Amino acid sequence: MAETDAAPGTGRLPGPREAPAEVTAGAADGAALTPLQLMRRLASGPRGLTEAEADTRLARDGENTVPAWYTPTWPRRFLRSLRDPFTAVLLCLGLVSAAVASWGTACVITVLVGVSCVLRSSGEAHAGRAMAALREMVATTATVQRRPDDDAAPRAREIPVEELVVGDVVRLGPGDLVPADLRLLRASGLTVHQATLTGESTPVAKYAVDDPPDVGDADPPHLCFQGSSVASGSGTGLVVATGADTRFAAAYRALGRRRAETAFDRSVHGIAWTLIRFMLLTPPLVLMANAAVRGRGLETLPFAVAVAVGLTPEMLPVVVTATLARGAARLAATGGVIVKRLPALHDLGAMQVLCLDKTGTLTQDRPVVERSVDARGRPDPGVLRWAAVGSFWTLELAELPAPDTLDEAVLAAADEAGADPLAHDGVAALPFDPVRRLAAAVVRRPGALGVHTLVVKGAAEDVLARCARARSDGADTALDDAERARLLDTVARETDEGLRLLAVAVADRPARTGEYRECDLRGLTLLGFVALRDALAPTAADALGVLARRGVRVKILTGDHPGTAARACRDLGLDPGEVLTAGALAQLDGPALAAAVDGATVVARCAPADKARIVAALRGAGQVTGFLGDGVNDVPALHAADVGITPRGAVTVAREGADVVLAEKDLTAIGRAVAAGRYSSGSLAAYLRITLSSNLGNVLAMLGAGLLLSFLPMLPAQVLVQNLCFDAAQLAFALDRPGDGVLRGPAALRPRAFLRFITVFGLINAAADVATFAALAVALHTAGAGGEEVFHAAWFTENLFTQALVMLLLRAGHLTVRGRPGPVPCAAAALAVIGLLLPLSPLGPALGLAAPPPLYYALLAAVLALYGTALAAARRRYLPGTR
Ligand SMILES: Nc1ncnc2c1ncn2[C@@H]1O[C@H](COP(=O)(O)OP(=O)(O)OP(=O)(O)O)[C@@H](O)[C@H]1O
Repeated sequence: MAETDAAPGTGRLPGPREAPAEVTAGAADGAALTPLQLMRRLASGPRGLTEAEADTRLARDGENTVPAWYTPTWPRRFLRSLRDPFTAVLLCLGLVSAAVASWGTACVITVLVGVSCVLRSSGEAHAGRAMAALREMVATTATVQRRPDDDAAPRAREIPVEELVVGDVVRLGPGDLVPADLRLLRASGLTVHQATLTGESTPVAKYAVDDPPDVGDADPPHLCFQGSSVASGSGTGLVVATGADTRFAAAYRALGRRRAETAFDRSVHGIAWTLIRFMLLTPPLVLMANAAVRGRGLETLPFAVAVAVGLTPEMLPVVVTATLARGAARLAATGGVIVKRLPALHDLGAMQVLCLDKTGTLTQDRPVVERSVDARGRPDPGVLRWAAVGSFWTLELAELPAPDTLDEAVLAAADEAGADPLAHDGVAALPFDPVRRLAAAVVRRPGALGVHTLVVKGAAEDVLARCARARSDGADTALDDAERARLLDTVARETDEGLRLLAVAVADRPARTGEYRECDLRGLTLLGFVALRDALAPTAADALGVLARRGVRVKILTGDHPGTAARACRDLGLDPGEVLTAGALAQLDGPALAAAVDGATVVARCAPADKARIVAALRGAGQVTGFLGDGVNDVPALHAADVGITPRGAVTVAREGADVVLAEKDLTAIGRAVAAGRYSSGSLAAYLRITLSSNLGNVLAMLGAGLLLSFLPMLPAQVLVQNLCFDAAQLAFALDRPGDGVLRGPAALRPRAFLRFITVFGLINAAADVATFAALAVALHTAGAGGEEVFHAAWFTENLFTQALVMLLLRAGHLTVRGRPGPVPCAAAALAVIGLLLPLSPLGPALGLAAPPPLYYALLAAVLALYGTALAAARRRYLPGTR
């Protein structure tokens, strides 16, 4: 039998050993086959592939790379940097210059564009490599069933998702990412989120079928697609497409992946777009003003273009990428925090509200059973025994890749008490689901022929709502509303002690062969409660203290009982205030929901969608919101937040969806991450403040001088060379570290506040320029010298000096690093030296510059002293306490 070769690197379904070469298919092509036909076609079986066969297929088909991980090639990266809006505007200005045959301006603009694109794409390549290395530390794995050789029994083991091949048998559990396109062979209560593919926000049920229904290409229930994630239940599936052949890859290629706008987009992009509008307006304004006042025509165009270029912070993308990449690398090395998406570092610094789940974040998620009691509150080991039967068979029949900690705790306690869940036979299971908040197993009791017993355990409210009776001392009594309320009060009292309570109920049903569903879980008999204690995380209290000092408000959004959550808060020194429940907020949305949770610290009994709704409402109300969680129930909220944070041990889908991964499950790492974010944002803010205010000042002065003088205040080439010097100096901000003042509060870069700031400082800068003109007039008059070249040189020198002063005075923090001058003071000094020497050097005449008289330098020193004093005063008013 000849084996069909698939195209290398595609991961397409290989043809069947006995099938002709053209029988290759993606997930949908095999959808109409029965599982057996499909397995035969894929030369696989229910026991999975052998390791050797899997290696052969991997070498032939290539890796199963998820589209989001593709690294762009150099040319693609370069082209992408050309698409940057600043670059696009510069290119347009270059074209305009070329059209009016202003070749000098066009050449300088081309150099500017080339340099910024090379710097940006190499910066991105560097950041991309660093990010890939960081991502590797949190590599995504899949549980695959393979055999060492043909005769050996299959073994389940974790492998990197990239190593999956067509024909592999994969196990899925809650929180797993579907690692490739799969055909389900078995499933138990399986539901998947496939919003990335279909946009549907609620989980969709998936199950195995022998005879596939004819649903066309829509959404076959027996296929799970890469990019979706398991919301609840478990399953086993056969890989039918990997890598570029998955449906996700096709959708990704067609649409690209768009994420909701985050705080970074709102601030940095907001500022960038405002500037671009200014830049586009500048040339026509200059032309019109010169035509109206001086009667000049199109000959002013190169000057107008140069003024617009002068306003452009071309290095913005380069400085942003380099600053964030440096901050992220340092945070990974020293803070144990991996930033997977660079802008998330800015968002960490800007975070105003951090929403947390409770279990595993404030607590250790190592619950221990403290007692088990009957419905009357009397000790009853029988309740624990039934809970253990439920836990054992749910885990066993659902083939969950990772057991639940509550189930493990119940099994450990029952084992210690000598209970044996294996005395019962398991029939079916409905695994735990954070929306239902309960789990169920169906078992056969020893000696009870023709009877199936349903064992249900879960949150007290949800189990009690399904109970018709309560058992005490072997006798069943009807459960009315008053008794239910009494039981819930008892539960609330127990949770006040910090305990987590699981209600346990059973029901006998006539044995049947059909599937069990959620609707079967009614008319149960409550047996009692198992109380568990989950110790607090040792570092949580300190970490919450640090966050409070840094001005980050913390909110707990938990699936747990309000009492347990409130007690945990109190024990950690956090005032829980009025504890809300998600049920009470169900009718609220948007601003009303944000207002309701604004004053609260705890919202309990949250389903996954509630957590996401609350996070989205806070964001919608203008709060930069982070979310930290590690469970399946946290995934929608991780996506909804400006910055999603998860510990490294979190379920796969949480780790994959998060922007920031904590190497250890330690809340103190958040404090370090927030600090790193604020240092990076501080550097960016300083860069923007300085660049934009001096650019604006120069442009205003140039416009005014252009109208007052009979000649151009600066030649286009001079404007551009000066701009090149500024750009090079400003790269120093990527290496800078601002002072600790930035740690005091959230550091969002708000476009409006920025524009106000740069207008004030731009005007001060323009005033310094006007003072320089006056000084120059005095100097020239005294020296009896004159000429355009001298004017240009004098202004060139002044501009570089004022820029150097602004860099020193509008930046926060120490000027030295370990006793040596920091990068920004060095760059400022270099600017001053160039400003002083270039007009005097042989390059001066080539650029149309001639040395000003010595008196000018003395007067310039006085202007600079006044300028420095004005800057320092304005700084005290607009940047209080930043030193
Ligand atoms: N394996 C399980 N079997 C039965 N019931 C469970 C199981 N795990 C959790 N529960 C119940 O469901 C409730 C909600 O669980 P969920 O996992 O949504 O949140 P949580 O772990 O309590 O809190 P957090 O949202 O802070 O992580 C729990 O308080 C518990 O009562």
